[in-house]
Amino acid sequence: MTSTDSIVALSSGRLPAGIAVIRMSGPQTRFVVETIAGSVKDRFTTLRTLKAPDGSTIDHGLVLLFPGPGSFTGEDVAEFHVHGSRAVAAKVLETITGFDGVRHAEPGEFTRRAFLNGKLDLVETEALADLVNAETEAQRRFAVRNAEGAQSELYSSWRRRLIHARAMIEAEIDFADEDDVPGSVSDAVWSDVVAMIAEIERHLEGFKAAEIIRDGFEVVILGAPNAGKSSLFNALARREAAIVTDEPGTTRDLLEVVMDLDGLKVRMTDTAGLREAEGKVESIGIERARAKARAADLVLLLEDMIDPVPVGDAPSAAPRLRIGTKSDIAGAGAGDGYDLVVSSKAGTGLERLLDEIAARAAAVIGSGGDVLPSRLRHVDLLNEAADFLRASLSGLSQELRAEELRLAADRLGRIIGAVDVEDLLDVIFSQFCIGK
Ligand SMILES: Nc1nc2c(ncn2[C@@H]2O[C@H](COP(=O)(O)OP(=O)(O)OP(=O)(O)O)[C@@H](O)[C@H]2O)c(=O)[nH]1
Ligand SMILES: [K+]
Ligand SMILES: [Mg+2]
Repeated sequence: MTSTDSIVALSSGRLPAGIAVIRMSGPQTRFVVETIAGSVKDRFTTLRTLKAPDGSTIDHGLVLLFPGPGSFTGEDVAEFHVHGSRAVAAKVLETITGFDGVRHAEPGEFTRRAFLNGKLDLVETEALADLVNAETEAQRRFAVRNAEGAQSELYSSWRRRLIHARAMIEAEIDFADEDDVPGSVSDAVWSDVVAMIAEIERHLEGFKAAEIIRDGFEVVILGAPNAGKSSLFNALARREAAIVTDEPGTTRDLLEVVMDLDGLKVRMTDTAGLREAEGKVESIGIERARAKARAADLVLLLEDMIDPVPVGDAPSAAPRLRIGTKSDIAGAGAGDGYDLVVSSKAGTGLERLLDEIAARAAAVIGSGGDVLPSRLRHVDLLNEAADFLRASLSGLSQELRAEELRLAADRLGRIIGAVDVEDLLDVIFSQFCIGK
């Protein structure tokens, strides 16, 4: 695909900054570079005076020209590294868009051109969006592997196996009358399909881990009124995020903080104390606490060791830690039967608790060595592929069974964008900011 128009955008972050990077792609790129910066050696950094077409100086900066197809988009690409003020960036953009056939880029348009020119497949494109948006070390590690193609390679290899399998079955159909095609060929094909179904099922189990890496490990603090939930929440968040008073029923609504624990995103929620509430507001708050706990990855069940109040049936099947609170005023021996004891007031036990949360989150996401499905889109298509594979095992004729293999391979192709995905592109590229 060759575009007839060229695009330009500020590709670096918010201004003012030390340096602004303005990127351009498309057929007018070389002409624009030569007009405003003079000729430069391809792929080398050159310090130049940038001049507007009327001869006035815009700025001094570094200029880089990557001729297509060996560039990010596959087209001629240039970068201008200029002083990072709003005025300089605006003047460079205004000058470049002043050329015929050059316009501002849409969000994600550089990456979209890279995809359309075959520089990236769809899964790699999604991984690049994840990499650009990564906030934690675990998100970065996960995204960078997929951007390098680990996930794409898995789906491509399954697809290649299916294309091969189908070719074998079709050959058998064509030569069915001849004696020299051994029946064991199709036996081998069908046992490979059985193996592949198991591989896909195992891979699908990893989606939960991918979701936790992306959205965070959900920790919900539960307990009776005045158990010390908000005090612990504030101590762990290291700020006064929640109101603390000695009145039971102080917290009514859910309050969330997002933390980075050892490179993992963790969402911690403070909740209303569980009891038979009298007021309307409090009982809604308690219902929200129960609902939140049902979706938790870990529940911290708090109990005041001075005045333990059982909270009745646990509203969640999630793993839990029983935590005794107010250890600064509880007597010796009060901590028996708890997983951990803490004092939010004295700050004791907090480090151990954070370590325990981080260890549990790390255990759920695994070693990081596995390739995981990173989007619900992948999960849906993998489930469809697995369904076709299961159907292929019980098809009525070899022809119908081969057709199921074709449909399964098609679904894998849709994940990586190897077959018709026009309808998906707007969704996927809208995840990017302008300039990427
Ligand atoms: N001595 C001592 N007091 C504490 C500690 N943690 C909390 N408290 C006190 O216990 C009372 C209740 O604390 P909160 O943090 O509001 O308890 P809560 O569980 O959020 O209460 P509700 O939101 O009403 O359900 C307050 O008076 C706190 O100061 C602690 O570690 N040591
Ligand atoms: K309280
Ligand atoms: Mg509270």
